[in-house]
Amino acid sequence: MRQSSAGTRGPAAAERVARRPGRGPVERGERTAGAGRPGEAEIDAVLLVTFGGPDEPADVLPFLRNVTRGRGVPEERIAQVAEHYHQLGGRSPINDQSRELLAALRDELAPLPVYWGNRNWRPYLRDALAEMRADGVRLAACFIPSVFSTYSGCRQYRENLAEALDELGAAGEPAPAFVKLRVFFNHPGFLEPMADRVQAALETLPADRRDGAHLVFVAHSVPRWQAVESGPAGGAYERQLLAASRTVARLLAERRGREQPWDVAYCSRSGSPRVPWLEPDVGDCLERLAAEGAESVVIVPIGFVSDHMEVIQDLDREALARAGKLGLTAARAGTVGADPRFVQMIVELVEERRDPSRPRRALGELGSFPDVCPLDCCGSPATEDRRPAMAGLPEDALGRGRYRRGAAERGGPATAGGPGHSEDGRRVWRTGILDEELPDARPGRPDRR
Ligand SMILES: CC1=C(CCC(=O)O)c2cc3nc(cc4[nH]c(cc5[nH]c(cc1n2)c(C)c5CCC(=O)O)c(CCC(=O)O)c4C)C(CCC(=O)O)=C3C
Ligand SMILES: [Fe+2]
Repeated sequence: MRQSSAGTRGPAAAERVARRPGRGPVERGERTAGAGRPGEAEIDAVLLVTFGGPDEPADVLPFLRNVTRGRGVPEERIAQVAEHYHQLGGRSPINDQSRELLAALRDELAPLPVYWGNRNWRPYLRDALAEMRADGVRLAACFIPSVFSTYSGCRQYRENLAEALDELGAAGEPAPAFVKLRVFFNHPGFLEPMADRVQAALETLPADRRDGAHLVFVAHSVPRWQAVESGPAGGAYERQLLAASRTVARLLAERRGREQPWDVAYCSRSGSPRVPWLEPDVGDCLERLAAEGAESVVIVPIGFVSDHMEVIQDLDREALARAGKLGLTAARAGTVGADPRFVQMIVELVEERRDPSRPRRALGELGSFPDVCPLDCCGSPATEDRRPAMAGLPEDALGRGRYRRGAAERGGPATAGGPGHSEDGRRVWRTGILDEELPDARPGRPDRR
């Protein structure tokens, strides 16, 4: 079944765009190759770029082949993950969740058309691009719902866009240009709804288990090299995760009038066991907390925006079960999904690109992320040669040159990261590139301070 990704029904997108004030009609074929790139004020479409998932049992294996092609994921892991999808009836919830976000975005952004394409399943990015080209889109703003900067969450999607354009074939047709909206890990439109969800999860715990409950912020694990190379200067993945977690903990403390102790952990490790990935795994983190005397935890999937398969499998099925076995009272906080504040955030990210005088909201210490990824941003040390990537600098689209790999050189010892203690006894998060102080507040447990 062909799934249409065009905007609201009725007049063609080009006509709708033409009705907007200050814009001339956009006609198919108007722009020839090499014509001037439109400025960001002329963004005339939004493209929602998502991961994708199987819709029915027959999709599961071909989908997994798409995801893992060239990525060195062992066959046993693929079989195991296939089983996870089959336990959900062979259908991932992710496409429906993307459709819900898409519908909300179309409501808010109209008359700007919103298209949708997946990296790994139908509707594919190339289908969306074909439609955009037919509609005469000139400059699309891409929203990628990955919370943090890293190869898997940023450059890989940008490479997929380049591949999709390539598959379409130039054939003399003008193709749209792309910009990527900035990462939103510290935007209030993401963090405020997250804080609400943590509070709601906390309130499901028995009253006497709330004040001491430990928050465990969870993001997708990635190979250590990805974390080292992430962002413009390296180390962005963990730095952003820590900053976002700290801000949610602070927002929650403002609401409740007291601080919760918190930690960060990772889920969904795959790949060869010989390759170091970010640690600790959420299960190991729960074990440590139980051993340290914690009684209750709230698991916060801060690295995900919807309750998709990995959240259900790794957090609801595995982590909550592990917590139960360890005698911990546990709840899992929800994801932002299509929360109106999150949808409004996306609208705001589009507006700030069309009008640079608009405020760029961000909470916490890191500030708003640059609009355009520098050449070595979220590099892929799996290959030293740059692959073509769209929605970045024009040089990136050419795919020429090699990564500097500067961050890898600064990477320090190849330890897996994790909480530890500095020489003066502070609790710190160590990864070889980060040495961040962690909060040690354990309300009601002065013995542990
Ligand atoms: C950072 C990150 C995000 C968050 C950012 C973002 O959202 O983009 C994310 C999201 C997701 N990952 C997903 C699914 C999978 N990820 C896999 C494999 C991998 N993910 C990785 C990283 C990430 N993944 C990595 C480093 C691998 C190893 C292979 C490789 O280097 O590429 C595999 C293969 C089997 C396995 O290895 O587990 C599957 C099936 C789904 C869809 C869930 C559904 O269907 O509901 C979603 C949203
Ligand atoms: Fe993944």
